[in-house]
Formats: sequence, C-alpha cells, structure tokens
Amino acid sequence: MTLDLFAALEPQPSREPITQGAVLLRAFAAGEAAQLVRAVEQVTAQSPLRHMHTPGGFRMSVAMSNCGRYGWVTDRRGYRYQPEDPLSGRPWPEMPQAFRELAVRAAREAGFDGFDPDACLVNRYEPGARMSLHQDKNEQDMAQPIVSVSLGLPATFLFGGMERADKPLRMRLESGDVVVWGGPARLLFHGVDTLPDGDHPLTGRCRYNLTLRRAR
Ligand SMILES: O=C(O)CCC(=O)C(=O)O
Ligand SMILES: [Fe+2]
Repeated sequence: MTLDLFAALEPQPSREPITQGAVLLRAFAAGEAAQLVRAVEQVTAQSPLRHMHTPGGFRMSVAMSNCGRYGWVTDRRGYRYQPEDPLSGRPWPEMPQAFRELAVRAAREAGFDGFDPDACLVNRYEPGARMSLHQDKNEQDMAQPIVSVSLGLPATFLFGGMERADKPLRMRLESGDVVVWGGPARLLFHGVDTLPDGDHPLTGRCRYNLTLRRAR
C-alpha cells in the first residue's frame, strides 16, 4: 500500500451555508485545481485575457475571457452575452468538459438540479485587481444558479444583500473553493476585495475565477 501524501495534504471538502440559496463548497474542486488551471491556459491561448471597458468608459482591473456558447462582454455599448469573441469575430473556445461537469456537480450539491451552463466567464485577478459589488443579471433564466470557482491566490469574496448599500459578508476563498448561489439568492450583490500580492504554486501571482452561468 502506498500513502498518497498529496491527497492526504489536500484540504477536505466541506459545505458552509451562506444564506438561503447560497452555499460555499470549500475545497470542492481542490483535487482537480491543477487540471482546471491547465484548461484555463488552453482557453486563454485561443481567446486571450483582456481588460474590458465598462459602458461608462472605465477599464476593468480584472482581465477577462470566456468559453462556451456565449461569452460575457462589456464595452461602450453595454453589458451583454455574445457568441463571438469581439477580438477575433470568431466563436469563443469550447467549454472544457471538466468545467461543465464540475459546475453541474457543484450546483447539484447546492440543491440546484438540472443546471445547464452555456457560458463560462474567466476572470484573472492580479494583485491590486478587484470587482466592485454588482448583481449578475444579464442572464435570461433566473431559475438557473451561478457557479463560481476559485483557483490560485486566495481572495476576499463579498456577499451582500438585495441593495448595493447592504453591508456584505466577507469570506476568504481559497484555490478549489466553489460558491453557488441561486433561487432567493440569485440576485444578491457580490464582489471581490482588492487582491493582495502573493505567489501560488498553481498560478503564480494571480487568481483565476470561473463563473459558470446559463446565459440564454
Ligand atoms: O471572482 C469572483 O469570485 C466573482 C466574479 C463575479 O462575480 C463575476 O464575474 O460576475
Ligand atoms: Fe458576479
């Protein structure tokens, strides 16, 4: 018998309810994090990470790309999903099977059977990047949850209320953590605090986040 030291050192999965409809699945993807990072690198080799601009003209500190049938974009014309990468005019890279399977499993674990994501936003945070409080509301079917996967450097996730001014809970998210929100929590404000500097064995000086959604 051999002892798998790496498996033994891996954080064990646990389930932490946040509020009705929202749950933090700690270490849910810890065992496959390295594989997911490699898949992110394959996606972003085809559709590069880029700093998009808000409709108001601000450059986002988070760099983004997408995979799947639809990708989330923002520019002077607004926020929306579209089937092509505006940089190339070509379809977004296919969603890796590992992303889809993980998201469906996580959604089920959180109580949302039948999640069928058609869009995956890839966010890259470098030290100093942040995402201010917002609602995910460009999707058509609000009955489908959001599945959000953290990879690499730890970050502080902010989970607020139905009003932007509601004081958010602060949660430290580590590589392999998955947050799922839907149902009564689907439109809660959320964001990510300024990423501190650090060095992670899987990603170096950055954090990736995969946000899987049903866009249409
Ligand atoms: O990076 C995160 O953990 C959250 C990302 C997010 O909320 C989004 O992309 O809409
Ligand atoms: Fe979001």
